[in-house]
Amino acid sequence: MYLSQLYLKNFRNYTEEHLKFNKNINLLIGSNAQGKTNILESIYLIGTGGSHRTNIDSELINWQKDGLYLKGELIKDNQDYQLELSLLGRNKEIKINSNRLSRINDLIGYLNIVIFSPEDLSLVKGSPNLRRKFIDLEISQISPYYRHLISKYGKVLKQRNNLLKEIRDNKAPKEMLSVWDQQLIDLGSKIIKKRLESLIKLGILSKLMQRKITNGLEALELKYDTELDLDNNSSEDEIKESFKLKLKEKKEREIYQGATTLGPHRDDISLIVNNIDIRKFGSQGQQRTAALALKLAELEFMKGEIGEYPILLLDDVFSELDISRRSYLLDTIRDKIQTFITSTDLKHLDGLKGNHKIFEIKNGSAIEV
Ligand SMILES: Nc1ncnc2c1ncn2[C@@H]1O[C@H](COP(=O)(O)OP(=O)(O)OP(=O)(O)O)[C@@H](O)[C@H]1O
Repeated sequence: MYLSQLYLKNFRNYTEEHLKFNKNINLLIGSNAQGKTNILESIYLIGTGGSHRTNIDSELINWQKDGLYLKGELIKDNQDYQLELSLLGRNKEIKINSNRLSRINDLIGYLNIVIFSPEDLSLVKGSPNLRRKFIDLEISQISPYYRHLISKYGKVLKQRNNLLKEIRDNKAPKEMLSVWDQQLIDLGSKIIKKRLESLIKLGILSKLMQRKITNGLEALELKYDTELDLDNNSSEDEIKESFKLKLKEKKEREIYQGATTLGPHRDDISLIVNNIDIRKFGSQGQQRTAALALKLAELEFMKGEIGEYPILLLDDVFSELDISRRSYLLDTIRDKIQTFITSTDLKHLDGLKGNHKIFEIKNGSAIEV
């Protein structure tokens, strides 16, 4: 799949821009704060319905205007799709081939995107939240059902936490917990099961990537890290059983803390290289290589699930990678994955060969050079 063109109106610092993209590599070159990431963000927005860097939609609208409009042309399986997104105040509307979608979720599955930004370089050493976000985003893009589960789980979690505080403050009886417990267990177990299934596939792929990047020196293993008694192959019923048991054990403590301390919102993924947990004990180089391996595995994972490579957005990561990792990355994407690369300097892209287009980004305008 690839995005052949994009029209932006009143998006961030762009007032009006029409871009025709290369099927392979598109370089967005410019100084800081000119609007390079804004282009990536607009692609992400039209693909997923949301931004990768803010939850506040109004931030995306040009400061001088009341609304924004994006139109993209997607070529997929030799078919043409016109994607449109408009945001007027808080009112978001998405159309595919002129048909308005009743739910934003219905956008999923058209334009799939993998984004790799400097934040992802901290995927391994950063907080568990980053790794949860990584796996959740990945599954959400191929499964609207998973996205629905995550959103429902978040609501149940909030309600349960409120109730725990009320019980602690003697404003509600303990018996009320059981309703929320059941929902937490049901939704949470489904989420964990989906994560385990994806992790098995992702584990095989990232192991392969890590081995290739390190010339066979490092074998990466992914393991689901949770307080529940389970392994990568546990069934949904086994997860439920363990969840129920542990939740019971923790009940008094959770009331005291006024917070739910067990469940997918607390879980993590451990990354083991040659028997060492590199989240804590890996060298910076090892951690970066593993982050790259995970991202490349994500591309292959999506290809496996949807039959086509997604679009890849590389936000300012080239300058952060050394020459060998850079050239490995370029070799991987060459001629098969449409990629958008932002950089302040073309010199980081020395190894680039083949088909590409360069856009010079300056103060909210993009000029093809
Ligand atoms: N809603 C908005 N309306 C108008 N301008 C905006 C809006 N939001 C951000 N900007 C402007 O967009 C610019 C930032 O663009 P962007 O994040 O794409 O930078 P960049 O070119 O990727 O820079 P860097 O290399 O530093 O990451 C800033 O000048 C900022 O003031």
